[in-house]
Amino acid sequence: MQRNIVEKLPKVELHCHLDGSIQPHTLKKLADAQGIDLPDDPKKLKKLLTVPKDCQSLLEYLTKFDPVLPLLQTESALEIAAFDLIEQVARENVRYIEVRFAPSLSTRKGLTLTQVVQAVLKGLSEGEKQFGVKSNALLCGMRHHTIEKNVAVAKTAHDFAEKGVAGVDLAGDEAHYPPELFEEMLKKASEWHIPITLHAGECGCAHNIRESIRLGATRIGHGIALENDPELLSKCAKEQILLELCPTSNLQTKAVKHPEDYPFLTFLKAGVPICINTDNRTVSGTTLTDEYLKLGEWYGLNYATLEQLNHYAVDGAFLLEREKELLHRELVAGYEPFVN
Ligand SMILES: O=c1[nH]cnc2c1ncn2[C@@H]1O[C@H](CO)[C@@H](O)[C@H]1O
Ligand SMILES: [Zn+2]
Repeated sequence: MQRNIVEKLPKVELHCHLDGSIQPHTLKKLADAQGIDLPDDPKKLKKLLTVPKDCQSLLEYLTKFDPVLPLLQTESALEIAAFDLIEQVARENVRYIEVRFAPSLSTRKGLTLTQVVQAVLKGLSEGEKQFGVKSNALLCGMRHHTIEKNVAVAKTAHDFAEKGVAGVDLAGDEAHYPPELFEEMLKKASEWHIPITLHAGECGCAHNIRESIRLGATRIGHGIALENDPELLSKCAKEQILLELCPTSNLQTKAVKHPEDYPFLTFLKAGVPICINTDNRTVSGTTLTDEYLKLGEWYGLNYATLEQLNHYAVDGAFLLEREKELLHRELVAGYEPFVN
């Protein structure tokens, strides 16, 4: 596969964190405007914001959000951040993206959850106007937050249903906060008919994937540990539970040790729908094009398989059927010259 072709192909991305995906120079501007210190030197800035090659764990990975969150405490900063992400993904012809973030991490200076969400949606919609990239937001509860806080996030998703928020998620430290702890929040989300995707199986535990599905998730973020549980693997194939894979991030957090151990082909052969994502463009130092090319290199992936993965993404997207139909058609037209 060739970079210039891969870059231009239409793409769908379902697992991308806003706070982990803002361009360093945009973060620097936000910092300057707010009188917050960030390095001037682009190399030093990148080092601060991107995980090192020898990152050992998810918890180490998550420390890279520490310098970002203080910058995302005003409506204008959130709007700029959301617009910045759409500007980036437009460059690689992402046609639809679900942008996730934790609104409760942007309330340090007094913004309400509603204000946070409104500001992000404004940036997304400006991005759509300018670059023609359709998007929806997903609201993340944080695993280390109280149940009340996370229920409030689900309630906010409910308030913004069909107004730009398409679903909820749980992010953060999976190993210490398994899905069972969030039963109350997820029950509420289900009662309110909010689509659910959950980070699970990023820390070696297939049980968390099983529990996440039991609690209402129709998609799983990462899901790497599914490879250790053949019975659950068949269940996911049968129920078409979409796995949102993020190869670079999975190697960085040590969810997978080596590219040759990546369960990509295992999932594909088992008939489990999978799609490819960046997770965090800045923290992981990647783009969707980079992720596709890596898979091409590791597994000899071709354009036809890329198209298939994008159709899977559309099938699992939190969209209306007629919106999905349009995206499927765009994919067929875009890949047509490169398949067969
Ligand atoms: O791969 C991941 N696994 C778990 N949590 C994550 C991952 N990437 C980002 N976040 C967490 O999600 C929050 C909201 O976007 C981020 O602040 C980060 O703490
Ligand atoms: Zn994630």
